[in-house]
Amino acid sequence: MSMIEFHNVEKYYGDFHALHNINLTIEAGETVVLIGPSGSGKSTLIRSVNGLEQIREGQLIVNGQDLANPKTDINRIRKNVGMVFQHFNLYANKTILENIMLAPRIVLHRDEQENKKIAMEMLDRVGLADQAAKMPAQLSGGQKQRIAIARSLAMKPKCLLFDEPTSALDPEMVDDVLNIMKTIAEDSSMTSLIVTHEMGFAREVANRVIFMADGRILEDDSKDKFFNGEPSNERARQFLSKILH
Ligand SMILES: Nc1ncnc2c1ncn2[C@@H]1O[C@H](COP(=O)(O)OP(=O)(O)OP(=O)(O)O)[C@@H](O)[C@H]1O
Repeated sequence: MSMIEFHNVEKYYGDFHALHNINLTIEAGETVVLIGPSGSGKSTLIRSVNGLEQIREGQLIVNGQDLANPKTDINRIRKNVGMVFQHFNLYANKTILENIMLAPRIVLHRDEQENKKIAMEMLDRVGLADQAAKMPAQLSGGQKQRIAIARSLAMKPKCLLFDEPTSALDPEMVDDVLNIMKTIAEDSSMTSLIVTHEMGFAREVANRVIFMADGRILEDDSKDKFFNGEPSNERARQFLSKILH
């Protein structure tokens, strides 16, 4: 079973046609980077995968369930599909450890001792185990984003969605977050779908690169074909020549 399948998906915001006939299959373990100009529909596409945007035309099958079907239980999907946003949304009045333990406790009813153990493992994985007792306000933006990643990982998802996770960070914080994302991408049991403007990262880490413009997928290539070969689509070639200079 594929992790994510879009079949002829259309998305409208009122009269505005945001996604046009999206067909896309992502297998478990893949790391797929989504790029394209501003307003091309990247966020809309990625947010639809965990039901933050509703799809009512076509089929969108995530972890075996069709999100275009209103009867599908979105909470079951979200247990397996985590999301990391541009803004980290940590609870300001809870410690870092509590922030990470909250969702597994409430959603998964994970045993408290086990929950703490896993939370500490995830904090260790993002290099911030020594910050467990601190409050979010005591951390830098880059550290907060690493905590947000640890929080998503603590749910032990099959798939992680990243929507421009580094674009709100000070430049000197970006690499730390990208390095964590790289270790996640290397984990073959995890599927990652990443919207980013960090082309160096895409070039190094992606299995596949998808280029979107005007709500359409115009190119879906292996990383090597996209960056080293010639994308077949003219707009993708233009985009590439702009960003690589
Ligand atoms: N809630 C909404 N209501 C109406 N239009 C929307 C809504 N969200 C997005 N759009 C429009 O849909 C189009 C695609 O937006 P989206 O945020 O998916 O693009 P994007 O490729 O992620 O852009 P960026 O790189 O700037 O984040 C844009 O024209 C945007 O204005």
